[in-house]
Amino acid sequence: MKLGFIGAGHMAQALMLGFKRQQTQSVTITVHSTHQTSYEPFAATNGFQAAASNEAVLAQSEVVFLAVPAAATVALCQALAPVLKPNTILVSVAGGVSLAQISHVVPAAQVLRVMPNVNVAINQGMTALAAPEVMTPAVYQKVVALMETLGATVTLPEANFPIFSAIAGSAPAYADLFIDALARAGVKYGLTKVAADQIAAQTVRGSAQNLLENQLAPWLAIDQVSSPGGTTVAGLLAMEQAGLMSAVVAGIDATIAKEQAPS
Ligand SMILES: NC(=O)C1=CN([C@@H]2O[C@H](COP(=O)(O)OP(=O)(O)OC[C@H]3O[C@@H](n4cnc5c(N)ncnc54)[C@H](OP(=O)(O)O)[C@@H]3O)[C@@H](O)[C@H]2O)C=CC1
Ligand SMILES: O=C(O)[C@@H]1CCC=N1
Repeated sequence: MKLGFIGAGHMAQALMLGFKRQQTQSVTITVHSTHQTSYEPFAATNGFQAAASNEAVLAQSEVVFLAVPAAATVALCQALAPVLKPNTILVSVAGGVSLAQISHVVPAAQVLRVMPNVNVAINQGMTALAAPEVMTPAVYQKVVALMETLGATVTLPEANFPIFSAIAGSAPAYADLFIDALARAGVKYGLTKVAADQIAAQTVRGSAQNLLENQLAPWLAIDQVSSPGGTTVAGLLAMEQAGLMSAVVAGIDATIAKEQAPS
């Protein structure tokens, strides 16, 4: 499948690297962004095609990912409208930009909205998809199958995108913050940062895999670690006293509020 990317920033690069890494579908990739220095070396290093313009990406692709800043997405679609082919599928990754806002400026286009996270780069992503009711199931399934090559997917109503964006789109940063906090505690007690980062990351990876493989609720797994009268429950209670769960929920509240009222 011929994939195009408009934008070559963090999200676009994660998607492109994920598509290169997966081995389920045969894809070619064409990319363009504002600055040649952003997209050309990246394309050359990875065997992708660098296009001279956004319009050239459109001309060469069946599925085009719009991976520019959210605030620039509608203006980009407006600029592309005159050169859009009716069979091109546009896939917007922009947080907080609705299908209605995009369809308003490209009414004839086939547009989907997806919310991936950066873990798509290693085919361990979590991606939500939404499509307008008018989209044919065949077109929708084509994009679902494409995104499934990059990890897990879920179809959600657009109304749920802000919460999904917070607990999946942004959450790699929040999970990394927790890993960093564990590692810094390790450094406090004398481990090197390199060793502590590795130990904390592997521990969190194992915990996530345990929940997923055994379909365990986190609280059940917590109970399995907490020996009666032991060290873990002492740590858990101290974390709760310091407000860990409330702090996480406050962070998610702020994430959603920012998406719904961008400055
Ligand atoms: N980062 C993430 O984890 C996630 C991001 N998203 C969404 O992805 C989108 C991009 O975010 P992110 O990658 O973090 O941002 P970046 O700032 O890293 O990347 C933005 C990219 O857009 C390019 N760009 C800006 N305007 C244009 C234009 N008019 N035409 C072509 N290219 C343009 C920039 O070009 P250049 O580099 O040449 O300056 C840059 O490559 C946002 O809409 C965001 O909501 C969604 C889910 C997760
Ligand atoms: O920080 C952001 O706005 C984007 C959306 C989800 C993850 N990154």
